[in-house]
Amino acid sequence: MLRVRQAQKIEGTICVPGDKSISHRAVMFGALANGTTTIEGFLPGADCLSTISCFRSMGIAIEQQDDKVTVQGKGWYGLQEPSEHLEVGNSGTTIRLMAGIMSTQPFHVVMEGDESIAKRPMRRVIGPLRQMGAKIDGRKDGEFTPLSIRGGDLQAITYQSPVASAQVKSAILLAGLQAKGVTSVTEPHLSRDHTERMLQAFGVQVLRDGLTVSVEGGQELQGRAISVPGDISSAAFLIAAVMVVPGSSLLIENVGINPSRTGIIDVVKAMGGSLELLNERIVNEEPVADLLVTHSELHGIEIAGDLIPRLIDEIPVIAVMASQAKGKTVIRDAEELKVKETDRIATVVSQLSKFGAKVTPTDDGMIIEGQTPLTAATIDSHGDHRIGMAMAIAGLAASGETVVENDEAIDVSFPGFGQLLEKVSK
Ligand SMILES: O=C(O)C1=C[C@@H](OP(=O)(O)O)[C@@H](O)[C@H](O)C1
Ligand SMILES: C=C(OP(=O)(O)O)C(=O)O
Repeated sequence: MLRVRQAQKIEGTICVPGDKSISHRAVMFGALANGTTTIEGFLPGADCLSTISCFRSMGIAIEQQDDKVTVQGKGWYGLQEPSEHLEVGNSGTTIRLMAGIMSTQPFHVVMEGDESIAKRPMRRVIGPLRQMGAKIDGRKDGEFTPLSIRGGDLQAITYQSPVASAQVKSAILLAGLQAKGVTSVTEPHLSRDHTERMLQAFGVQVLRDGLTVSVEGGQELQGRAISVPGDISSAAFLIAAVMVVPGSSLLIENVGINPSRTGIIDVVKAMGGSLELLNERIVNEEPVADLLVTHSELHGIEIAGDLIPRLIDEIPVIAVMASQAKGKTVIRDAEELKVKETDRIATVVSQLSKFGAKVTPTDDGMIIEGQTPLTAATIDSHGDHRIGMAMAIAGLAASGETVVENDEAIDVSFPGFGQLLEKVSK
């Protein structure tokens, strides 16, 4: 159980753990590349450890010590048929990106995960991969896990994705790397583009034309050194902590500021928050900076459209900030929240309301009334890391002691969250 007391002030200079999206991709691409890949700044969270364990089951030697990883890649076809099911735990990124990779392999695998994964939609990736020629099945005609995949002999496709999802886009592009012809994916809004950037870092040619990305089949990856920046989605909890506790300030060093992920920075600034980017630089095709965040009085705004995929995982903690801002915040076009680790519209509403916040669910988002005094509560993460952390941040602004039950879920993306929060809380 995580206990959080109302904070007088949040202060310090900190780093957050490595980016989850980039860490997954570094292991996957390293396993498929020719030669050794070394990773520093890797996120040793449960989700990325699931990715490592899946590739170890297919005969790839991977050493991992905290945030340092070495992957001995054996080339795209160096993977062996696993003798057991591949366990993805709680990780949507692992199962969906690997569905694309497994579709290229001339063997059979079964992939499954925890209770939450069993409820998440898979046809969004299985559909296009079947069109390319992979044989894939799962419960309810491939909508749910376990997924059974027999790959090989793929044809390129031109795919118009109905959702802005980096997991869908990445699965198709990865399969496309071993399909005959040029595979392209067009999405309705730009989703995070770490796959495109990192494939280029591994020597692959990737073409972008507006919202369309294409790769030609038959390209090989070359192992390399990857340095993973801090995860902006994890930094978001600390940014919100500063904004809900008057008199606070934090310097958060070495955070990834890829424009497809910086919706949280745009929203904090639009709400009137003070957030400065210092020491901007590029590391392995990814922009990085230090963030200087200073408490400011916030006001409510509307969050919708193109902005949504750029901050989708941050919406639970944005709702917490909005409950303390002046006026109303309206979040629209965010129906994707319903198919994350939990239905995040429902869990934000049920858990944040326990503090006395006024949050109303809508079909595609929520409406949050601002300047609501919060009272400590006992909340349940429902096994969702982002809900557990968002509610801990609400606890910093609530009178009394908040208890977060099922807090072990936080290890999925932010090991050490509780200790870090204690360190910066005065
Ligand atoms: O590709 C990725 O690394 C991710 C993509 C997003 O999911 P969708 O592709 O389902 O939007 C995001 O919510 C998830 O945390 C990580
Ligand atoms: C949705 C998330 O991750 P995934 O889809 O990889 O489970 C998340 O980290 O908030």
